[in-house]
Amino acid sequence: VANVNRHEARKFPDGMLLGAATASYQVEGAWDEDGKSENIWDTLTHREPCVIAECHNGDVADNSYHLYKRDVEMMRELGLDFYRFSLSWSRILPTSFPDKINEKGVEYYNNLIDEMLKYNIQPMVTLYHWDLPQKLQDMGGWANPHIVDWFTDYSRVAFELFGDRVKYWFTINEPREVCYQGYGSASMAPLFTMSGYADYICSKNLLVAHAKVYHMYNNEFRPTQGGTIGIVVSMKWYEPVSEEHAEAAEDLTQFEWGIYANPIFSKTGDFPQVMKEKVAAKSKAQGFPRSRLPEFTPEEIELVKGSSDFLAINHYTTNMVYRNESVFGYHASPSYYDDIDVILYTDSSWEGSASPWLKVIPWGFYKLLTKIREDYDNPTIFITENGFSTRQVLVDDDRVSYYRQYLDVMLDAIEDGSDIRVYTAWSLMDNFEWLQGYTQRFGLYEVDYESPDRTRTPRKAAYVYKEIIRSRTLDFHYEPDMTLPLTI
Ligand SMILES: O=S(=O)(O)CCCN1CCN(CCO[C@@H]2O[C@H](CO)[C@@H](O)[C@H](O)[C@H]2O)CC1
Repeated sequence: VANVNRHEARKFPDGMLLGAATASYQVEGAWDEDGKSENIWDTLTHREPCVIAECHNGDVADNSYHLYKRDVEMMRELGLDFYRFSLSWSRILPTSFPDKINEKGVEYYNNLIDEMLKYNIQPMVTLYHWDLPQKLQDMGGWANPHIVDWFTDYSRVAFELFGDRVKYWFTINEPREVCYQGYGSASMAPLFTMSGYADYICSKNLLVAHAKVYHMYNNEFRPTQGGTIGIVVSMKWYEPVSEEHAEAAEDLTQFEWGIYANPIFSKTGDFPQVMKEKVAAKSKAQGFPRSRLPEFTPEEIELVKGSSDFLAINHYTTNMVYRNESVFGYHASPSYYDDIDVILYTDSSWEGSASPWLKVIPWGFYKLLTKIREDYDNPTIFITENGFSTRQVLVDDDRVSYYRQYLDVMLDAIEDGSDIRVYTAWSLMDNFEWLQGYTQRFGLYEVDYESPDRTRTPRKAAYVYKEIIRSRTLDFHYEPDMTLPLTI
């Protein structure tokens, strides 16, 4: 496990790709320029501006729509192998449907991709990173089964437009955040509180939509474009407070990310058995005529099973867990957490960050990677997000320490046999951190939101990550000279 006083430097495996990530609504700005139509974050931040910290919004954000050349210059300063970014559905398809393609919006992504390829930086593209066209949400969004066709039609346009140059595709970023936080716990747009049914309906529709796109790519585009495609699942590690609560931790794990990993990566497919049993039992006891968790048809189970070339994981942190059946009413009923009968928390002694949910627990990352290797027969893994939040600061020793500790245990897992091919730092630069606005900074580069130029300035972590990429070595004692500019 991470040894912050480690003396010898550690080598990364040959061929491992090291990069950084952002997402469209969080960095692009130009929310209504050149024909882009509204998405659910435009709507939320304009209708309820101060539901976001300090009433921030993504109208301008990092202005990457206009500053993409500076963004690519930063990728070159870091020496990135790749850059992971997402497409704005409503920028490319202003009606939400492929009847009208917005050429100016397409031009932005072509310019970004071409500028990256000029310097041999691989584009890794997420089709959906939470910015659903508002019109589709008005028709029910991810709770409407027609989303399967809507997402498939949009994805086909993206493959046609960019698939000649983009060889790494992610269908959907973090199904849990889309479904549970968006439709259940009101902590993401569209901010619904229908936990225990809308989040479950969203989960089923999202998995079928993802699988349809996977098979479309596999059948219609991979033969000529030769790329790879998969899903991005956010995964925390859940540590039982004691051995007697191990089952509680396993239940929570299955509800939190087994719900998405099991249908795709397990031999049986389908939702995890424990989820099906617990939700059905609770639904019956509550007087529902059928389980609140929708069922896959046998055909859907087969469609979703195996529908990913790799398992892309976003990991940040760990929670402690214990069983709580005794505490009646702790959770609203019916609800997702009431279905699981657990309580989770973070230990107050744990080192924190600028985000209340993000504690520094590298051993949790190691345990997660080990469980994935054992439970899913050692799948190919891409780490598509890992990072740390601070306030506005340039000498970010805590972020440097986080990265070194998490990379250290990732190398331990690789030495134990995990097949991890890609590592991605979240984020290239500070950006719109959803309901927290710009108050929580995840960037290797700081962004100055007071400046109309949205000046980007490298933090200490940028210097350290650059050296890791240059040397392909993890050296806990490297100290950069920040008086020197970070040059290409
Ligand atoms: O404290 S609370 O629990 O009341 C609010 C929780 C807010 N969640 C925490 C988990 N995060 C998952 C990772 O979310 C990912 O990581 C990044 C950092 O969050 C985001 O910027 C990326 O867009 C997202 O892919 C999404 C936001």
